Amino acid sequence: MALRGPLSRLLRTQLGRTCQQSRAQSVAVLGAPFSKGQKRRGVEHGPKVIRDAGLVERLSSLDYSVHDFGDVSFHHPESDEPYMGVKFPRTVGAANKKLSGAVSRAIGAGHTLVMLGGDHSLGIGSVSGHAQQCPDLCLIWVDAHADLNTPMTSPSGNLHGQPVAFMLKELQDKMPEIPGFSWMKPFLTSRDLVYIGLRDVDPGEYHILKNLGIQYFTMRDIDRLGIQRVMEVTLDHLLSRKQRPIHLSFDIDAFDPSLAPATGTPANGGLTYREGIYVAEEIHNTGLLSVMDLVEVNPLLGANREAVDATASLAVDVIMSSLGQTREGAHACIDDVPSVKDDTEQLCL
Ligand SMILES: NC(=[NH2+])NCCC[C@H](N)C(=O)O
Ligand SMILES: [Mn+2]
Ligand SMILES: [Mn+2]
Repeated sequence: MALRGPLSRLLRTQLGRTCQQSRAQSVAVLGAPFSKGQKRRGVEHGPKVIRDAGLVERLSSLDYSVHDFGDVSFHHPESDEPYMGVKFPRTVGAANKKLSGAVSRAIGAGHTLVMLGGDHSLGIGSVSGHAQQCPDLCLIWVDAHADLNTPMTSPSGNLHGQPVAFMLKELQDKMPEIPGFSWMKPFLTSRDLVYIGLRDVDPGEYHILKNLGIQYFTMRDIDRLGIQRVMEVTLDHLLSRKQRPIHLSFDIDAFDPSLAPATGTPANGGLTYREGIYVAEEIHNTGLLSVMDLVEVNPLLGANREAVDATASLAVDVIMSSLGQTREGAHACIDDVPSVKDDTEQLCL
């Protein structure tokens, strides 16, 4: 069991930074308005509704210098026939190639990056761009789904259900060459990945999870162990051998649909608000968060305005907690509490 608490945090932040040196004070926001990894239109408006929910203002209140890099602009090839059942392979491949370059540049420039999706196929570009700069990164995938299908196991052909399969070295011989993806090679080892929140896993995915011995926590595991223990095991698994940058890929459908209704593939029995926020807080407390994705917010799928607003503001809350907002306050420092005397003096003026 690794050290926990303030001392280990100090050691991690002071000694363990490889890719993190100057990053702490500067956060970059990058929108990725993209939806071709799945079939429901509207998820391309995710970046807009998350920004409209006040993301940049709230990040600035945490004392970061915030750089909003705007949205990546994606070009859609005219014809893009399915390949081995995989839908829009060239479109998704090209979008991820572009995103990968943008993520790599932002990390190279020393920012902590928040990537706003878009659907979860964007994980391919985001994590691979991060890995170009930080080859020793580890990945925490918070999601109702494992997104681990290969083109051959996918029940839907949607690439948002497959991004992790493109990343894993161990699956190289199970992955056909998909048009649009020749720019990338798998770069992640299965022991550098942990899933949290799973509850809708396809048979092929389950086989891969077991076969590769991937560390994962289903909602049942969270019920059994509690979220505190889940985070302790997660961070031990990823960080006890060496401290390295964390990539957090957060699919809003990890939350219960009652909290995050505006999403394309909701699954009942998800994270509570407090569990999701706790996950984010614990990741922040490592001092190692380097990139986070917030994906699958689809404003066209909320039943009404309130449902969309609730989903977007939950997304902002998760990002804020991942970047240091605490539930005990104290992120903005004040020197002293104004005294009654000062107040009266002011009143007298
Ligand atoms: N990123 C997501 N919401 N993924 C949902 C994936 C659903 C299903 N497992 C599939 O492969 O199609
Ligand atoms: Mn997902
Ligand atoms: Mn999902």
